[in-house]
Amino acid sequence: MAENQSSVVSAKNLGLTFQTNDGPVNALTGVNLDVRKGDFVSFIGPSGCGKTTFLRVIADLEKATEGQILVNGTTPEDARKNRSYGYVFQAAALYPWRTIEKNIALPLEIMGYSKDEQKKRIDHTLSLVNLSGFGKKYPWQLSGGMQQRASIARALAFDADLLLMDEPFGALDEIVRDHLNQQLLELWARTNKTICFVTHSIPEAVYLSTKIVVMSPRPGRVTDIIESTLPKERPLDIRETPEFLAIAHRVREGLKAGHSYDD
Ligand SMILES: Nc1ncnc2c1ncn2[C@@H]1O[C@H](COP(=O)(O)OP(=O)(O)OP(=O)(O)O)[C@@H](O)[C@H]1O
Repeated sequence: MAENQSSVVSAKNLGLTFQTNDGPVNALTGVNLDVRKGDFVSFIGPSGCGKTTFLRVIADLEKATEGQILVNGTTPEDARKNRSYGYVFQAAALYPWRTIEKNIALPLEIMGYSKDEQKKRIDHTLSLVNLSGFGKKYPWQLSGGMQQRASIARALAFDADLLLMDEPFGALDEIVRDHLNQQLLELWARTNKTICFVTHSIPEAVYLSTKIVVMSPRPGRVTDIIESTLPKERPLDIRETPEFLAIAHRVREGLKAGHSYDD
């Protein structure tokens, strides 16, 4: 299908129901979404609306039970086997007994890259996340923000075009988060990656994204998809402009519409 060729992720009527001991849990239903090359897509919605589940379906860590999904025009399984994406988790998830460069090297070692190639990729990805010179440190010697940047470097080591990020900055204080948001935008602009990013924060979603996917729970579904009108170049004070506030308002309205206050 021509439509899917330029789509990095294409979901049609996607649903996922978990079978649990307490009965079926309908985590996602009727999700239709097209993520294009170079998009920065944020997924925002309350706890339990299926944001992580959707990312895990893209990554082939969960299987959809309804509908269709293509990643880089192939099944998620083939995309995973082709190393089509890097995945950044909520916590940095670095091995404490390995240095930063050894943490980045681990998946490259498993894949059989030569020592020279590993070093080249480690140096390159460390510089992309502004951590050059920190490769020999252990995770505990770095701040939380630096650890999260190291885990982004690890996800970039394969040079996959698609980066899946599950609330990577959720545990960091606001100033550090602002700084990392700026750095992530710079990295995205420089590398032309496609990014799918889960967040709970309206300002973060609006600041980062070209497209904002608003979700609601029970069962998780998409209630609004907002194409951002903000320019690609975004200084932090863009967050005070009327255009930014108007998008934030629309996200908030979408969240309110899908929210039940009885829970
Ligand atoms: N392996 C699983 N087995 C059963 N139910 C699951 C499983 N994984 C997720 N769920 C359920 O699916 C729903 C969606 O979960 P998911 O983690 O995707 O939500 P989320 O939007 O990412 O939430 P949060 O913002 O809290 O991370 C929840 O009701 C959750 O309890």
